[in-house]
Amino acid sequence: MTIESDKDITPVVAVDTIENLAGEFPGFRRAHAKGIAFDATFVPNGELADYTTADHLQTKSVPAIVRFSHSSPRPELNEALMPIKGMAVRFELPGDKYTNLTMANIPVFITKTPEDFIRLLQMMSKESPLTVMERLEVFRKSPEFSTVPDLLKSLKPVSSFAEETFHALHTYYLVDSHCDKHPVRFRWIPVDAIDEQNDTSSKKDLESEILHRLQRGTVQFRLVVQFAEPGDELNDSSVKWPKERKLVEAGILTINEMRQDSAENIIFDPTAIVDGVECSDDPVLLFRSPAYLESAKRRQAERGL
Ligand code: HEM
Repeated sequence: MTIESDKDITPVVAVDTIENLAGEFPGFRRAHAKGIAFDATFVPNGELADYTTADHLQTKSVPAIVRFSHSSPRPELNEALMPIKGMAVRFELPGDKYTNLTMANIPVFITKTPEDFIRLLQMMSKESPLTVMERLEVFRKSPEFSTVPDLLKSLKPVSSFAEETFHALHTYYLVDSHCDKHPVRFRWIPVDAIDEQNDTSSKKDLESEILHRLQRGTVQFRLVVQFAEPGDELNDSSVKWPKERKLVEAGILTINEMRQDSAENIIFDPTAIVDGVECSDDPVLLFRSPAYLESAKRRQAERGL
């Protein structure tokens, strides 16, 4: 299956493409199928209060739901072969409101547009007529896939969800009380990441590893916000901003109890925002929302929900 034109690549086609590539696993998310969820608490430190009116970025602590995941669409997987991991966080706000940050442990996204990403998946499908050498040649020659080789090279085995830095990748705008907008990118940085007593070789998977860690101590992440400067790319999450950009720590997330429901019914749509935050026009960000809804529609119907 190869689709030439951007307009043919809809969120439904995106989910079909993933199923075609990885197989169908009824009832599971079409990506990041395997994961573990926790209740959590986010304590903002007020450092962003001048930049945004958003409730969860003031000074009052808010409950949160966190789901760590492996990026594969296959619920049974060899974790070591899949070093891209996810961390999805829902901040639960007064009045049944919520907002999500749905991040991965990669510093940039693979492509600039969702259409290129789906074409890349199609190229990797067993139905693709291209040989391995021809695929490598396409990567080498196509500017739209120029990020891929470096990204693949940068991937390292993951020994704990609690030791990874996760990036939202897309730009969001913080909106202050004067309605001025500040373009930023969010990331979670682990607190006290390296646990020297932790013998990961004896844990069979990252889920047991994080549960074991929680029995012995705390697992926390700092929410860190990077501010753009004029000229920085705001709608292309395949491009990093210079590391000199201002970073502000916005608060600490503490992981609490494991959730028995595994957050199965939750859709961590990254465009779910609240007053004080706006989405950028990054086409990947905007495409994710209907793609996640399509995946959720399928998995919820299969679960009889
Ligand atoms: C065009 C690009 C993308 C497509 C088509 C896509 C597709 C999907 C789909 C279909 C799901 C399952 C949703 C559900 O059933 O609830 C999912 C989950 C997820 N994606 Fe993406 N995704 C894209 C980009 C990204 C990016 C850029 C990130 C990280 C910044 C990301 C991180 C995640 C995470 C962490 C989950 C699991 C969320 C959870 O725990 O429920 N994805 N993605």
